[in-house]
Amino acid sequence: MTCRMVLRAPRPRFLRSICCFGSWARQLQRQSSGSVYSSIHGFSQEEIKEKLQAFPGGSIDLLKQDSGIAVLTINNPPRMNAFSGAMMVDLEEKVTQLENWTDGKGVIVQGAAQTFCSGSDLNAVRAMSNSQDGMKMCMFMQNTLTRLLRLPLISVALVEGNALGGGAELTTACDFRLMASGSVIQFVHKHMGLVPGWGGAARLVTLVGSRNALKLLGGAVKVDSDLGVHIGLADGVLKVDLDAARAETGLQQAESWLSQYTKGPAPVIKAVKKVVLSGRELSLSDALRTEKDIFGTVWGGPANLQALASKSKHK
Ligand SMILES: CCC(=O)SCCNC(=O)CCNC(=O)[C@H](O)C(C)(C)COP(=O)(O)OP(=O)(O)OC[C@H]1O[C@@H](n2cnc3c(N)ncnc32)[C@H](O)[C@@H]1OP(=O)(O)O
Repeated sequence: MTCRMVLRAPRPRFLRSICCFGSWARQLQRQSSGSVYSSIHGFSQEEIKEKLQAFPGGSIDLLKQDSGIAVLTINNPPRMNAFSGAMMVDLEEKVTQLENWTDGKGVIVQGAAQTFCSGSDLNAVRAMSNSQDGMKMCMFMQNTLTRLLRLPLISVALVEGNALGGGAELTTACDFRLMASGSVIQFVHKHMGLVPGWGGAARLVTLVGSRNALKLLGGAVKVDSDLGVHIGLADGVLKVDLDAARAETGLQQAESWLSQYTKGPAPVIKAVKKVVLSGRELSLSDALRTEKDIFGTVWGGPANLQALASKSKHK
């Protein structure tokens, strides 16, 4: 009886807003750090991890630097940095470490030995060609790459050499792509009788629009740095300096490019990424409420108070 009366009574305004807050905060939490698939989708992360570990080779190396910029290296040069099963598991673990990196501001994803990544290891693909395992691998990689894109860090894919198949999909799980001249991003899936399954098609549409995405996937087009910049897939082209003594490596160039956007304290840079992420992923109303909430984490914070005290001018 009491319960019914409570349910019928109009909720005070502040309670209504707390309830709304709860629902959109949960939505953001699900969308900003959570995975796409969980047990409610019949997905067991541990089960597929065990299967993937049966395909060894290569590694994913993470270097966290004092600058707040980490370098994540796809490392399997004998197979042009193709993803073995163990590397897929390794990537998920490194993404977890990045999610928990309090002082982090940015991350560069690169391939070892001057090439990016040739997709999934075809030996593992052949051995896992039953459709159930293929689906589970696809869900696992969608989860990991979605979490990579949703990191509270500004991310850049440094593309040297080839980014093929799943490697092309990986580039779209970063906020930005920088391409070396001579490098290629190619969604070769059609030639393999496939479509992207690691979330690459959905992200590609967001990046270049559905018409360009249809051309790139339907034609398995080789996207070089010029085309990449033209259609908005690439955000910059790395310089080639023929004077080897003066030349900066691709990684050095990517670090200095990224550092334009990561200057300042980590909580502020993380907040910048989070407001953009909510604008990208949530409905306008939810994004606005989330923005207010994130604003509240920096308003009156150390960086804000210091800027106010120094009466900074923005000339
Ligand atoms: C998610 C869906 C997917 O990702 S499906 C996979 C899509 N990727 C591919 O089909 C890439 C196939 N590979 C290629 O086109 C060429 O190997 C590329 C990357 C262009 C490099 O050519 P090239 O410079 O001539 O080197 P290569 O062919 O001799 O390769 C060197 C060794 O690397 C290997 N490799 C290459 N890619 C993979 C791969 N995805 N899986 C497993 N192994 C791969 C090659 O087999 C070759 O090995 P080996 O020296 O012959 O033992």
